[in-house]
Parts: sequence; C-alpha cells; structure tokens
Amino acid sequence: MAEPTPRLPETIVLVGAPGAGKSTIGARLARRLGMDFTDVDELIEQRAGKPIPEIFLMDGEPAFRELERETTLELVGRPGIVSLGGGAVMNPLIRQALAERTVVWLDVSAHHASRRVGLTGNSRPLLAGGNVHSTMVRLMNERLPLYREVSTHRIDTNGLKPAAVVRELLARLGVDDPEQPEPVQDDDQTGEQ
Ligand SMILES: Nc1ncnc2c1ncn2[C@@H]1O[C@H](COP(=O)(O)OP(=O)(O)O)[C@@H](O)[C@H]1O
Ligand SMILES: O=C(O)C1=C[C@@H](OP(=O)(O)O)[C@@H](O)[C@H](O)C1
Ligand SMILES: [Mg+2]
Repeated sequence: MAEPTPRLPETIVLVGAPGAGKSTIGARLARRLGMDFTDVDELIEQRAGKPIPEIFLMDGEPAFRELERETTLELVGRPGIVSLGGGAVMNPLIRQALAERTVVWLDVSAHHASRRVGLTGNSRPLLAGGNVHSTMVRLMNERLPLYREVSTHRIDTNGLKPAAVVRELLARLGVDDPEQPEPVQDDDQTGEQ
C-alpha cells in the first residue's frame, strides 16, 4: 500500500548565509508547491522604497535590522515559504519566533557562498568593498551555531544546482517529485538551473 502523503507545514522558513540560495530556492519551492512566497529582503525594499544598500548607506545598519526584525516577525507567522536575510538569526526575538516552525538551513561553505555572491555584484552591503571570502568566513563563524540552533532541517547545498537543492528539500519534506531528474553537479559559475 502506498505511503500517505505527509501534511506539509503551513509555513516553511529558509535560513542560511548570504549566497546559500534562500531567495532562489524559496521562489522555486513555492512555485513547485503552489504556496505563497515572500523574500523578507524584497519586502523590506518595497516598504522602504529603496534598495538594501541604500538603506544601509542612508539610514545605517541598525535601521535595517529594525526593519528586518519587524518584517521577519510578521512574515514567519503567515502561511507560505519565507526566505530570511542571512543576518536575521542574530536577533534573539527572531530566533524565538522560529522555535515552533519548520526551518530549513541551506548550508554552504564560505568558498561556494563567496563564488555565488560574487555573481550578484554589490547588492550585499556587508560583503561589498572588501575581501568577500574573509568577510564570509567571519560572518559564518558568528552565525553557524545560530543557523544550527533554529533549524529543523539542514541541506548541504555545496556542489548542488538549485534544481537539485529543491529536489532534496522536497524529499526531506516527504513530497513526491514527479519532475524529470536534472544534472546534479554545479561549479557555481553557471548559477541557475
Ligand atoms: N545551489 C546553487 N548553486 C549555484 N548557484 C546558486 C545556487 N543557489 C543560488 N545560486 C546563485 O547564487 C546567487 C545567490 O543566491 P541567492 O538565492 O540570492 O542567495 P541568498 O538569498 O541565500 O543570499 C544567485 O546568483 C543564485 O542564482
Ligand atoms: O548577511 C546579512 O547580514 C545580510 C544578508 C542579505 O540577505 P541574503 O542573505 O539574502 O544575501 C541582506 O539581508 C542584507 O544585505 C544583510
Ligand atoms: Mg536573499
């Protein structure tokens, strides 16, 4: 007899370092599951009426973190897929709000994450203007224990294309995926697929 399909959680939150693929995978997963998708950073930009680098520059990081706290706390209580910003887990109130949720940590090495964010230019103020790899190592040292603490699932995304990450995630959530298998390996240079 076929196994019953498990009930999907109402809310699935994605966490992980910059370049882990939270925004990319969140959108794909939502499409695949027919669920709403919100990227907290995009919503902050819409509400502030300016891009994140400009918020950092004009208003400062504390102002961004305040918007991030408000927006994240609002979103993690709603049904859908929610992709957080990489630094959201630094806030204890956000960590507390994640305690009862399904939280997927997209894990990535500093090496792969640096290569991936290198492709998207200067859209991440914390990584702009310095050595991306060493900044990434420092951020990860501070944050890895927190990603571990808040997450219910961990996916190792190193060397996996986005399509393969989504497949892995669906399998971990117990969802049958009838889509055709695609090549699994990725060198981070081609990015999408
Ligand atoms: N698994 C992956 N393999 C290779 N490139 C990826 C993967 N996931 C995302 N990317 C690419 O890396 C960059 C950063 O992805 P993004 O989704 O913005 O990460 P995050 O939101 O976690 O910072 C984008 O150019 C995206 O296309
Ligand atoms: O690591 C961080 O502190 C940040 C990560 C960014 O999101 P991504 O993780 O989606 O890049 C964005 O929220 C902001 O630039 C700050
Ligand atoms: Mg993102």
